[in-house]
Amino acid sequence: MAVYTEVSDDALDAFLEQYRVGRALSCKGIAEGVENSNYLVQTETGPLILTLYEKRVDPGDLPFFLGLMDHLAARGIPCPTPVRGRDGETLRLLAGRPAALVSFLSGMWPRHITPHHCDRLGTALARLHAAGRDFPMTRRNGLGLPDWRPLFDRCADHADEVHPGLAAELDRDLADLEAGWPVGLPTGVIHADLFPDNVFFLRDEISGLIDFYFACTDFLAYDVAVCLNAWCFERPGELNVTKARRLLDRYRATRPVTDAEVAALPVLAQGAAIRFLLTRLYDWVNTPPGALVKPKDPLEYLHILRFHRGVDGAAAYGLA
Ligand SMILES: Nc1ncnc2c1ncn2[C@@H]1O[C@H](COP(=O)(O)OP(=O)(O)OP(=O)(O)O)[C@@H](O)[C@H]1O
Ligand SMILES: N[C@@H](CCO)C(=O)O
Repeated sequence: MAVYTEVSDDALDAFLEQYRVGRALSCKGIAEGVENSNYLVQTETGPLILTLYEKRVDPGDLPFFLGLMDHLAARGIPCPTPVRGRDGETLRLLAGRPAALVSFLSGMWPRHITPHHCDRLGTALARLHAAGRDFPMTRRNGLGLPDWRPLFDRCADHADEVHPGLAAELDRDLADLEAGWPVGLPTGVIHADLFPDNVFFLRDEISGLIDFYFACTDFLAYDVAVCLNAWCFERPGELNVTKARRLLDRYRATRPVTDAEVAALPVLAQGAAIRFLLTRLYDWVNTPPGALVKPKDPLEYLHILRFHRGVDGAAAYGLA
């Protein structure tokens, strides 16, 4: 479920009046997603997605997210295009929440990942990074290295209830990452959450990249590491090297990476694993039993974290 804020017919009609999209023919809440309220609105001019931004999104970040989607879409990235109102604005209030209309993208996210998907993802990610190069705004990664320890501190007391010894294990990993995090790698706009459920495919080709609400300015190779973890592992913590090689090779064919980026890949992937482990752990220990949104399993990422800890160099990911 992800409809936290209900929208009345009258409120929707008044909202759509501010755009040139015609009237609503239907409006259905979308069950997928956990962060924001999403509706599929059929209008007289076609389908649109209506998003009401909920509490975890800082309204101050919305101009960055919407501006970025606008920028990328204009450069041919298949991402949602924010719809401008009659006043030229993309962001307004609905039912007391910041809200925006964006274009509807066709396709389905892949439930079973194949090397072919990783191949297409590698190209799409590199294109996204290239298209973001001249985006003028920046946003600090709110879930980057300096944010991990404070997040850990907020759930450390319950970590061992999830897995015996987890608190000590994470404490050691954080110390290693704090000591060994790379500096000076190529930086730019990254998606930062490009999991399979944020990538739509249609007839085996990518038709949509969605959910830019963690996008920020950080190491480009960190985004690659996030994808490596999210697309190339088969539980528990087993890397499919063919998938990794296809992802990395296709990425490098579009954006050549530096030797420093290749060398940093194990530590970036370890960091990317702990980032998702920590947000999942936080949600796990803070979600009441019986809540409508089921928290994701933090231990999936513990296995991935352990894999990278044991890695000697980027050859483990199939890089020649
Ligand atoms: N532009 C779009 N076109 C088509 N469908 C969309 C679009 N944006 C969102 N959706 C649908 O809404 C669902 C939820 O969207 P999204 O992943 O952005 O939700 P969220 O709650 O913001 O994020 P999260 O995945 O972080 O929980 C998607 O899985 C997809 O089905
Ligand atoms: N992609 C995230 C959740 C949404 O941000 C995860 O799998 O933990």
